[in-house]
Amino acid sequence: MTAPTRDQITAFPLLCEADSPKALRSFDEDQLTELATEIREFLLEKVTAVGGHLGPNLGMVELTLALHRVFDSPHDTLVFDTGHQAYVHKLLTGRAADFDQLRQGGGLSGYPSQSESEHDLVENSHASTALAYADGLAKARQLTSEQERAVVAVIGDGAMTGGMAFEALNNLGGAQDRPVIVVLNDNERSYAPTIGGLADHLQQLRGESADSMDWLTDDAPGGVIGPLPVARSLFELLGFAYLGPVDGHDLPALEEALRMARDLRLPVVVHAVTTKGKGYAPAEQDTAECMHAVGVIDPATGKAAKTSSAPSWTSVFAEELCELGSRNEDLVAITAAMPGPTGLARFAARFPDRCYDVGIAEQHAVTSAAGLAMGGLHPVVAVYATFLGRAFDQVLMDVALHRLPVTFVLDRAGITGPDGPSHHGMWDLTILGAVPGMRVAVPRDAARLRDLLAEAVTHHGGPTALRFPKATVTGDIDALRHEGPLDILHETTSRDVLLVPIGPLATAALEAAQHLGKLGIGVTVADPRWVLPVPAELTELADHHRLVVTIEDNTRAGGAGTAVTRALADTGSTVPVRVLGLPGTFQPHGTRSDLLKAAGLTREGIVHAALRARAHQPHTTPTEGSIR
Ligand SMILES: Cc1ncc(C[n+]2csc(CCOP(=O)(O)OP(=O)(O)O)c2C)c(N)n1
Ligand SMILES: CC(=O)[C@@H](O)[C@H](O)COP(=O)(O)O
Ligand SMILES: [Mg+2]
Repeated sequence: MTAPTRDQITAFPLLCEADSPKALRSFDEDQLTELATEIREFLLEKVTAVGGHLGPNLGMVELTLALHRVFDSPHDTLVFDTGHQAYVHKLLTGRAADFDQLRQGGGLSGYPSQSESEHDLVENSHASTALAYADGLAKARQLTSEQERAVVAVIGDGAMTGGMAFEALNNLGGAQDRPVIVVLNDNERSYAPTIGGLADHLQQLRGESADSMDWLTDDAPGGVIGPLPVARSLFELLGFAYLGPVDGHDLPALEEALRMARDLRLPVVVHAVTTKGKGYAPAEQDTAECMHAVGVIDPATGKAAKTSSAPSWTSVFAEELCELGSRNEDLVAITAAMPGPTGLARFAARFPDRCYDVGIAEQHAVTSAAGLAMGGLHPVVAVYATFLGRAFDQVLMDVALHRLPVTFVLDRAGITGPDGPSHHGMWDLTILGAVPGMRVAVPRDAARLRDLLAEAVTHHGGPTALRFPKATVTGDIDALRHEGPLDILHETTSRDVLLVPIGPLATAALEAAQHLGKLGIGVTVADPRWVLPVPAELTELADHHRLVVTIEDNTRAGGAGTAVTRALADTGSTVPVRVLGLPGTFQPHGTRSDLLKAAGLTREGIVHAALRARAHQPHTTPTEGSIR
């Protein structure tokens, strides 16, 4: 990352000055008010230009200013939950000049990043973890006699609905000897408005006029100003002091509450009430998601700068699920706080009684789905592929062990791109391949998505799963013929190489087949559609070729290619298999196409791998030929 020069941000003079928490602490109230304005203008300019989490960060301006003025990062530790709302934190820790490269390959991460700053700790963008990290940190501070270093966990009201948050609250509450400061950023939303009992409780608490500090008393023990002695919140009942509700855009009030929280030396929850998208009307008025995550948009209107003519995989899924819902009354759907991004919002609008938002609670979503299936329904659990990992035990033991007809629809499967390592959905084929009775389909195009989804939701013998990427669909690729469940997409008389693309990588495989054909190499391209368990017809077909190359947008570690290799070996076949997939390492943020190219999951990569594998085979004349 080449550090852009400071003159790129001279339009924001105070932001230039506020390039460290120490510098920030010298600002007076007027400067801070002006700085907050500059930060919002800066976020609007930069995030609308490259895309990112605009709404969450516009809501975090004053709260982050207060955090860095009251606490001394990195001596004190600020742990951001989910991490998507840490842009202001990055601005105040010297990274403003890097925002032109936000979420670009080699540029600024959209989440905290230890390699970027000593002020950053948690890089995982999976929600509901901050309180657990804080619990561990507080225990470490206690054992290493560093308890003067405050541990502050910043968590959204959405993330607070996750099971891990409650597990941590149970450990933190009452832990007087290792106090953690929990700052709850309550903007009443995940993407959509938060749901359930906690949301209702927070609404009651917010009702106690967040714009005043009448929750303070001056006759607290020790005669100091402190929180009311009477429990008003769930948090107090769990052993926390509760300070709030505080107006999350009133900087002096926030600083007073955070200083009190710091000086209490008790487990404490500071309940800040904020507005998602604060200060930018198109975000504040975006009733669906408050511009939670935007692409490149026109800041003047909030409208997308460019739209694609081709539909996204998500929209194809959303439309087909509605069709299937009208034909299958047993079909119900579950989302973990992401009705919009997963495409379920359309199903919910059509069948409001058959779609459930359970909050950011994938584990609960899966076992609740098991309950729905035990009740005679066929649930579709729609989550991003990466978040399924959170619910692996529930998939294995609550669904598969009982052979329940639950269908998992995994969006953002494979390389997602700008969200980086904890968002690439690159482990689902690996974990699902280990689940007894699980059937996994990977559609190559929109037509196959529709067909396979219909097959999945009418399969009642056990769990099924479909996965597709964060992308627009390409044109449909019809089969030349079928061989049992296999779609044969390309074949020649000589069977030198069998290419087995998983899902949308069929396009690159067909391009590679054309190129290899020009080099005189006979290629078959077979799409298994249902990739796990490996169909017997695939191993049979493979055994009639001299080389098999599998191609998947999943980690090579235990994915579909490994399953094919094992299935072939189990038949006694000695046909060599070359498994192409993502490396067994965390992949950085960048564009999906760049990252797939780097992993060799392109025409060129497939041709190169096939030629290299053939070159090592006996009785094969090495084939010359450049990859044009
Ligand atoms: C385990 C998990 N599930 C889903 C998501 C997707 N996700 C990212 S942010 C978000 C909403 C977060 O709401 P909240 O914590 O209230 O933060 P806000 O954006 O409102 O500031 C969701 C569901 C995630 N990051 N992790
Ligand atoms: C922080 C988080 O997990 C989500 O906001 C995610 O960044 C959204 O990803 P998409 O933009 O692919 O929907
Ligand atoms: Mg929220």
